[in-house]
Amino acid sequence: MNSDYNAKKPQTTKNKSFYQSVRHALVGLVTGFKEELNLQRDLMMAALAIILGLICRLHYIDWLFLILAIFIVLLAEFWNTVVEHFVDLLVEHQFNPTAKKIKDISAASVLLSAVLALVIGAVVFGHAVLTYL
Ligand SMILES: Nc1ncnc2c1ncn2[C@@H]1O[C@H](COP(=O)(O)OP(=O)(O)OP(=O)(O)O)[C@@H](O)[C@H]1O
Repeated sequence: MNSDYNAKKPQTTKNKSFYQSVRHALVGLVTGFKEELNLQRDLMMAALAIILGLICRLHYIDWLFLILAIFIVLLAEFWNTVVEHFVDLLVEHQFNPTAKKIKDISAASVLLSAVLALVIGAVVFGHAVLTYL
């Protein structure tokens, strides 16, 4: 899938079909998980939470909150990656105070999503443990 970035005739026009749009989105998904350590770490944490959820036999409402938290963290991380690449494209790794501000604020959105996931995890698994006792 990565070969898309080195294709002989690179596409710079709009996607012409739904299939093409989905294929490029999947290339982005694979590239993100392949190249971003933070996304790999998030995926591992998500897998851990899902395994723990299966062990605790969570209620379906708890599953909804857990899956929502996982997707919010992944979305924030994907967008943070987009922002980082976009800023690097613009300033070409030269120090720039506005670039710093943009990247730091973007990283703050990931931090906020992680705090939300921690709170949701604590409530969901805390409730499961209390019910078991
Ligand atoms: N061009 C730049 N100008 C000024 N500061 C920068 C620039 N590039 C990066 N920084 C600073 O370095 C930090 C880390 O940079 P960057 O976000 O590219 O790396 P990262 O390790 O991928 O970050 P993260 O851990 O959030 O994924 C930024 O939050 C910002 O404070």
